Amino acid sequence: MADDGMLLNFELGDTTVASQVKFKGGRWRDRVKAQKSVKKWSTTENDDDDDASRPAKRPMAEDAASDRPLKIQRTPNVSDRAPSHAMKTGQISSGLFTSNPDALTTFEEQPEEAEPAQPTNAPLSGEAENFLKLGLSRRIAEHLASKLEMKAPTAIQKNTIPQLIKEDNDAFLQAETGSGKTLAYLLPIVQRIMSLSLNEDGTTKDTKVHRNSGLFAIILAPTRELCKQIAVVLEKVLRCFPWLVCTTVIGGESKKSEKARIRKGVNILIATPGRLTDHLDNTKVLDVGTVRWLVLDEGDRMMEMGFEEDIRTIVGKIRADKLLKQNAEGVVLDGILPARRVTVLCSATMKMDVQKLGEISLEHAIHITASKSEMENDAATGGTEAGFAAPAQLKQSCIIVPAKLRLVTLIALLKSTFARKGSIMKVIIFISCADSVDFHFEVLRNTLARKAIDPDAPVTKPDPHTQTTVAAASYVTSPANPTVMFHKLHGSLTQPVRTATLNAFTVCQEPAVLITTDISSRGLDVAAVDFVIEYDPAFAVSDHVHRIGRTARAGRSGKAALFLLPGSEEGYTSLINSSSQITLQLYESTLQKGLSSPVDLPGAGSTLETEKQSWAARAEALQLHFEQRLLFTSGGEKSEDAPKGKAAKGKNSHGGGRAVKVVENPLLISGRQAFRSHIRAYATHVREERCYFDITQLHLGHMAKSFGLREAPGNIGGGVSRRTHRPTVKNTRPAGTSSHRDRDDDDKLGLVDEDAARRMRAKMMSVMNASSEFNIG
Ligand SMILES: Nc1ncnc2c1ncn2[C@@H]1O[C@H](COP(=O)(O)OP(=O)(O)OP(=O)(O)O)[C@@H](O)[C@H]1O
Repeated sequence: MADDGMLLNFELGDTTVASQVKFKGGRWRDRVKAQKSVKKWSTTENDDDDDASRPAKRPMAEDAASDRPLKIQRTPNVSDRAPSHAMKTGQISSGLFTSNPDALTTFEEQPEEAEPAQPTNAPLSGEAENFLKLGLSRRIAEHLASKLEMKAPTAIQKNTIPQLIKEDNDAFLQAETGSGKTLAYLLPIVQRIMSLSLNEDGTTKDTKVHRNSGLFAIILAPTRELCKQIAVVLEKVLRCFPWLVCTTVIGGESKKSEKARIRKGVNILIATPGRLTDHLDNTKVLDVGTVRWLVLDEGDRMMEMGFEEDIRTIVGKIRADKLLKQNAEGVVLDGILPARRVTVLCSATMKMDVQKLGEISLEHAIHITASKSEMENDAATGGTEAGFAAPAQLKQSCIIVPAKLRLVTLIALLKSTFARKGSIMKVIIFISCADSVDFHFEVLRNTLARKAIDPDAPVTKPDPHTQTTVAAASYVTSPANPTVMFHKLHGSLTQPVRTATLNAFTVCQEPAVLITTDISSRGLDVAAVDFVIEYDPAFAVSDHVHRIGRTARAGRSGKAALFLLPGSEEGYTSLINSSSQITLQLYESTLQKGLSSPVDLPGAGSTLETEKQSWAARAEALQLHFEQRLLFTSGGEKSEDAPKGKAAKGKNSHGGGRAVKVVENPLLISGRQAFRSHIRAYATHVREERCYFDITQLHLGHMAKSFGLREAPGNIGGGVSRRTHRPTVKNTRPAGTSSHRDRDDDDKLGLVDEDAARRMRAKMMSVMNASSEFNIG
C-alpha cells in the first residue's frame, strides 16, 4: 500500500448501504440479478480484506467465475507476453470485486423511452428566420446558405448580429456550447469591414479595402487549436470577400513567419494572448491604430490559464494607441466602422473570472444571451458558475465506479459503444493529466497492429507527426467495428503534432477516439462527436459544461458519461445543472453490456478467454491481463533473476549475493508516472468542490489498480502529502449552494478580487432584472 505517509487509505467505515441500493431501469432480470448479488456480497463480505496475500474473493455478480484462477488463452501464433496463470507470476493480485465501497445513491427508475428533449442550440426553424433580416448583406447571406449550408441563424446569432452591426457598445455574449457564438461575433465584424468597399446603393466602390488597408479586429482565444479553428471559420466566410485577409499568431509557431505575414498585411488577427503581447512589444509593423474590435473568446479560460497580465497589457496598449479616423489610404473609417474601440467577451459559462475580465476590458457592456429565460435562470442561480447548463438534447449519465474497476469499466463502455456499426463514430475521453493520457493511449492501442493485422499490407510511410499519437485500438473493437482508431492530444506535444493529430481525428473515416486533457475542452468543434466520456471529472463544474459541450452541437444529438467514485464524489451530481434528466447507473450494467462478448487482445484474431464466459470473469481476466502486461518486459519475458514479487525495478538488484540486471518495462514506468500525476491533479479540484473530490478519501491502492499497478507507487509529492485532514463538509450540500466565500487566494483559478466581483455581480443582477444590460465600469 501507499508508503508515503499519507492518511489516504481509510475505509468509509460502516457506511455499507448495499441493502439500500435499489436497482431500477434496464431489464427486470438484470435488476434482480444485481440486487441478489449485492445482497449475497454484503452478507458474505467482511470489509477488511485489502490484504493482498489472501486469495481473491468471489466476484460480486451471481454468475461470476469461481475461485479457480483465471486463464487467458491466446491463439498460438501471437507472441505471448505473460503466462496464463496468475499465481505463476509470483505476484498476487487482489480481487476486482472485493472491498469496494458501496454507492450511496439510491437508484431511481428512469423512464425507458424518455421523449428526446428539443435541441436548445439549433438554428431557428421559423420560415421568417434568415440572415438577411439581421442586417447582413445579401452576398453574405447567400454565401452562408450555399457554401456553409447555414440558412437560418441560431438564437444567439439572432440577438447578437443586429446589435453589433448597428451599435458600438461593448458586449458580453453568453450562450450554450455549440450555439454558434463564433459566427455571432464574426459576421457583424466582416459585414462592417466589407461595407467600407460598398457604395450606399450596394455597388462595389472603385477602391476596395484590401489586406494593406489596416488591421481592424483582433480575436484572442486561449488555445492554439481554438485560434486555428476560428481562423478556418473566418476564412470560409471571407471566401466571398477574397480581398480581405485574416491570419493567426499563436505560440509554438515560427515568430519570423508570423512577422512576415503581418508585414504583408492583415485585416483580422487571431491570436493567443502571450504571443500577441510578444508581437505588440517586438513587431514594429503591427499597428493597432485602426483596430476597432477586440474579441475575447473563452475569456474565463484565458483568465484561468493565467493570461490576466497579458490581457491587461493588450487592452492597455490598444486603448492607448490613438484611434485613427481614416486609414493610411485615406479611407474614412468612422460612420461605417464603430466610432470607438469595441470589446466583445464570449463564453458559455460565467465565472468570477469572466466578471473580473469584464472589469478589465468592458465599458458599459450589453449582456447578450440566447433567450430571456436564460437570463432569468442566471439571475435565479445568482450568476454562479453552474448557472448555464448543457444543451437540453445532450443526454448525460453518471456511472458510479469503484476505483479498482475503472479501467475495465472504461473498456466495457467503449466496447458496447462500438458494438453496432455506424451508431457512434467519434468519442472524446477526458483524462486529468498528460501523463495519464499517454499511459491510457499506450495501454489501449494495439501494439501489434502493424505487423499482426495485415502482414502483407504494403508498408506506407507513417506520418512523422502522428506516428506516436494515432494508433489502431485493441480491446474495444467488435465484429461490427474491427478497426477503431485512438488519438491522443495534450499540451506537452509539439504544435505540429497537436495540429496533425486533431486533423487526423477530425477526418478519420473509421470510428475514432480522442484521449485528451482539458486542452480540448474549450471551443473545439469537431463534427460527429457523438459521445464524451469524462473518465476523470473536470476540475471545476463549469469545465464539465464545456467538456460535454463538444457533443450535441448546433442542434445535433449527443451523449456524455461521467465516471464518479462511490462515496463523496456522488454528491457532485448535485452541482451539475442539467435541463434534462441525468441518468445514474452502477458499473455492473456497463460491464455486463460491454463484456457480454469476448474482448479482442492486441494482435490478429486473439481474444481474451476465461473458463467461465461471464462478464465478471472477463472483467477479472482483463484486469489480470493488464497487470501482467505491466509486469513483463516488452519482449514478453519476466527476468528469471528478478526477485519474487518485484518484477521490474529498473535498476541493478541484489538477489542471493549476485547482481542481476532487471529490465524495466516502459509501460510500468508510464503507469507509475500516470498514477502519480493523476493523484497530484486530483488535489487541484477547485476548493469549493473539494468536499466531493476529497483526496483524503482516495484509496490509493485501489486507484493504482486502475493503472494496472498492484501497489501504489510512493513519491507522489506535489504537496499532496500535506493534505491529510478529514473533510469538514459532507456530500450533503444541496444543489446550487456552492459558495465562493471559502475560496482561497491561492486557488488554481487565480486570485479573485472578491470585493470587486461582488460589487459587479450586485450591479449586474439589479440591472439585468430590468433591462438585460449591465455597466461594468
Ligand atoms: N446558423 C447556423 N446554422 C447551422 N449551423 C451553425 C450555425 N451557426 C453555427 N453553426 C455550427 O454550429 C457549430 C458550433 O458553433 P460554434 O463553434 O461557434 O459554437 P460555440 O457557441 O462557440 O460553442 P463553444 O461554446 O463550445 O465554443 C459549428 O459547427 C458551426 O458550424
